[in-house]
Amino acid sequence: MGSEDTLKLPVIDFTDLKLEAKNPNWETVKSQVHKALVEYGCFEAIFDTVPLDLRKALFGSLQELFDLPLQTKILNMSKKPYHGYVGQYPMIPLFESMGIDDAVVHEKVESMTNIMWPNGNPSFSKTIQSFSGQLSELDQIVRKMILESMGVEKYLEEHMNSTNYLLRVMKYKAPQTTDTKLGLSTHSDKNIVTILYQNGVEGLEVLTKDGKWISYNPSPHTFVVMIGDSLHAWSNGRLHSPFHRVMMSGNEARYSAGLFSIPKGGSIIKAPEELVDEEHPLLFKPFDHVEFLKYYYTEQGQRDQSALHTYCGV
Ligand SMILES: O=C(O)CCC(=O)C(=O)O
Ligand SMILES: [Fe+2]
Repeated sequence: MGSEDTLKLPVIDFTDLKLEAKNPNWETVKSQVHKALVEYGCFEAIFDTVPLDLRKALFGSLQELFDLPLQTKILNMSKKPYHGYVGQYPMIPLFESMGIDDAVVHEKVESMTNIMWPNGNPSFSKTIQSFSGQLSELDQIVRKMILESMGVEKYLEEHMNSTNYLLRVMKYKAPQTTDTKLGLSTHSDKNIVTILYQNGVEGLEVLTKDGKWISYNPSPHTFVVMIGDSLHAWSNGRLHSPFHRVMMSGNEARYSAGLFSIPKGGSIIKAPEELVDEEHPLLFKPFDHVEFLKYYYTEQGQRDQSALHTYCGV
């Protein structure tokens, strides 16, 4: 399973697409999205609604955040596993990450900011909240297209209302070597949809269904959109949730941010009946996302090839 430089993720252009306004390109883009997610579970999105100066400001804010002393950063805590500060792991020593729950909600971002900077940091909270808010439109466009293309748009409101947004921000230290070092181990995301954005340092790799690694070549103009295990289960296996990892080399730190749409605590992931029939038998028993996450972070869950299959596979 070597890296294949010639392989590329599909690129899909969302320019001028809005959630509410009709656009003649909607149907074309929708079929591109569906095809990419069935085949790769992932694509690159050109989405210029998020202005370039806000994208640049994001990396300034991330640097400021990760430059804080460790004793401050570990104050970023959450009741949910993997929502707060993560770092200093011997297996992935380059990696550090923090989370902002409900990153589109002003008070939530403010309260996280005030824990990091007790005297406040208005430009940090403004950047985080605007970035998350503007990017959440892409999440909603993609999810609307997904439900429409599977013919289950009648569940759209329920589906949207059952999730909230976590912004996770990541720093990968430069390994200062020419050979490649593991930044983040191979995994599939456990949520609904993830949208990643990163500075110019490459490292993200996505595994194809036939076992080839695709290296994502970062661009300030594109976001990476990826399906998580919960949407894989909800779509009764129609949409792929790809394994991916981060490999680091060179002398520059990599900063990235992921907007994760996540099922709310207590909400049950269950494939709609329209997606289950003789040809497509139910693949996963209905499950509570938070309980699944708790299982995933047990020793056994971490060892599983697919925690989703072990936890609730039929
Ligand atoms: O940093 C990245 O590009 C990927 C991060 C990631 O896969 C994750 O946080 O789940
Ligand atoms: Fe991931």
